[in-house]
Amino acid sequence: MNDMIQVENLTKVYRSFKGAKEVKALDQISFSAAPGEFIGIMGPSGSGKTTLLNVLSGVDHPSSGEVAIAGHAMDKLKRDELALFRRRKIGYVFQDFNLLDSLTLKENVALPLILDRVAPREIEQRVDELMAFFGIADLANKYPYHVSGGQKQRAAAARAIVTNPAVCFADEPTGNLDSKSAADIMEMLTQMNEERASTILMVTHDPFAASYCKRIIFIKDGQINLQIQSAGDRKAFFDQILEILSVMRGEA
Ligand SMILES: Nc1ncnc2c1ncn2[C@@H]1O[C@H](COP(=O)(O)OP(=O)(O)OP(=O)(O)O)[C@@H](O)[C@H]1O
Repeated sequence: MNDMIQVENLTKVYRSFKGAKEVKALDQISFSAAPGEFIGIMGPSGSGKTTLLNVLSGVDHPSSGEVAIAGHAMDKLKRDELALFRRRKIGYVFQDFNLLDSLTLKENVALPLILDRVAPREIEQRVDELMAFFGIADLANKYPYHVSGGQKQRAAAARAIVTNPAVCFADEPTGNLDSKSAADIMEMLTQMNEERASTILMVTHDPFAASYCKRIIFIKDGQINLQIQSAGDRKAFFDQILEILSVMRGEA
């Protein structure tokens, strides 16, 4: 099968007002991801990770270069098509969960399907199945402020994949969690990747979270600095990530 994510010579320049200096946040980035990959994006603060995620998910436009998700060139989509594409083909897990407080966990998970006018019976079936998969079936009728951060993130992950998206982007998904909940959600993302063949691209500062990925792309100054692949031993991968981060910090 073709690549799920294809990125070619991606460049993003932020131009500030009134002639202030421009910032090249992404500088000729190229890489691809096969279906079912679990990729981590790491790099120092300001290296362009969030910009990359925003451009890949269609939140922002590149200055030049191309992005294709599931074979669809993002810059060829009209505004309405892009909105629909993002709703159906892209899932997003945020650091701060982004659940609606006025809706129950079940309603939050169902929301993308309700917006897409999917038949109620199908919504019920898909949401129940995913809530069971993420171990939050018994919290279906609770509101976000009544559950823990880890449980909120499970609901957010369920919502991200309820439309069966081509790619799930995660932006620091463990950033607001204690270490036990962080491990928990990384186990869930791994299960999502392995059992449901979800393609995941996750930005993280956290070497522990990153150690669950199968490949890590390190970015520095808007460019790909290095890529490493896990050999399957998470502890060994964690040590390798720590070593690279310490070398990168030394070079900075
Ligand atoms: N809207 C913007 N306008 C101007 N410059 C921006 C804008 N957004 C980001 N930048 C700049 O682009 C560069 C990359 O920023 P980005 O937020 O992508 O980095 P990051 O790796 O995600 O950082 P962090 O780890 O701190 O979140 C930085 O120099 C940043 O100051």
